[in-house]
Amino acid sequence: MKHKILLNGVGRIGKAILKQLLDDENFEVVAINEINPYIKNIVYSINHDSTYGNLEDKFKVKDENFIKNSQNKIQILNYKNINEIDLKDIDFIIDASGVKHDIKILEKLDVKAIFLTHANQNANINIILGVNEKELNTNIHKVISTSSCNATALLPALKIIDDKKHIICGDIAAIHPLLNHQRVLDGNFVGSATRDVDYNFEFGRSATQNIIPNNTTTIKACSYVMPSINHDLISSNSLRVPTDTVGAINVCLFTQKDSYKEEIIKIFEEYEENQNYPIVLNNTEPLVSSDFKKEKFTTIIDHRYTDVKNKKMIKLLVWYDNEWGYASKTIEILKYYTHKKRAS
Ligand SMILES: NC(=O)c1ccc[n+]([C@@H]2O[C@H](COP(=O)([O-])OP(=O)(O)OC[C@H]3O[C@@H](n4cnc5c(N)ncnc54)[C@H](O)[C@@H]3O)[C@@H](O)[C@H]2O)c1
Repeated sequence: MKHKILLNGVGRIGKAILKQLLDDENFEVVAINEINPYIKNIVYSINHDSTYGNLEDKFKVKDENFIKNSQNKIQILNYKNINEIDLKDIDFIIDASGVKHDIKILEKLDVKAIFLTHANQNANINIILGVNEKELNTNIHKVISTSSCNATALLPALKIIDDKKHIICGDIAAIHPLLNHQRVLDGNFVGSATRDVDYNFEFGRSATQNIIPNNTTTIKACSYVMPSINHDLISSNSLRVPTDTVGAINVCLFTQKDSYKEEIIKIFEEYEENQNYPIVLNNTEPLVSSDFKKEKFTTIIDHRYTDVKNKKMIKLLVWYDNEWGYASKTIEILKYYTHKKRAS
């Protein structure tokens, strides 16, 4: 029997998760809850995607509230609040709506676990593979955040360096593709529960015409997973750029111990050879952002730019697909949960 999943929100991340689970042996999305009330539009946006292309096995609307292709039948629900949904046949919820839920309400839902696709300090645990997955306790952790795309890409690299060299301080700049909450052309600022109003003014500016500087919650998200990596240690900003997917993070770290460029490259090469999950990928080819589209490795270290100055300053460039790659990590964490539950 496959584990049954309710997907809450089928936007950019929800669709990437859905598509990666369509032919999974152990998990099936049996229901989607969306505030979009137009089932035909939901089907259309699953079938056709400007970033990842058309779905081969297309869905059609079936029996009013269901969508169906040759292998999958999914119920479409239209509730504003997740706690109004009848969950009797659901094992897990993946929440990709971006809604800031009351965690106490989520804890009471009649499912085994709820996975949030955003960093959340109030979740029972925030998990990034390669950093803290061993801390997952399936007996006590029910509301599980799979952190943010940037933190998922960055923190494994920071941990690798910190374990060997001890980070004293540093700075990161996240070069991030545009997102659905931005404006196509200049308009009113876009509200956000996580950013001060002043910082949102820039998000009212045209996403296609600008490089938009902004605060980033990347380091805060890292601190929920690994408290020693925080804003006292590392400064940060983001630059939103007019590309569809694939981000890059420019990283500069000062360390207690001395390093050499070749040594840093070797540390990452050894990690890639010995890892349990697709996390670190080392690149030396002359690639550009779109070459990393659909890549499941989410900490891609571009050694064309790896460098060490005065033995104390390490520079890294990290690539990641913020949609497909991140979504694949949410699924890996869900799978890790079920393996751990079975073993306990
Ligand atoms: N896009 C990225 O690069 C990225 C990467 C990692 C994590 N995230 C996080 O994933 C979440 C979703 O981001 P996204 O980019 O997919 O956004 P999106 O706007 O593309 O999708 C959100 C979807 O949720 C639906 N929705 C909104 N409120 C809802 C509700 N109350 N109930 C059910 N559905 C609802 C919307 O209609 C929309 O289809 C956010 O928390 C975001 O921070 C996004």
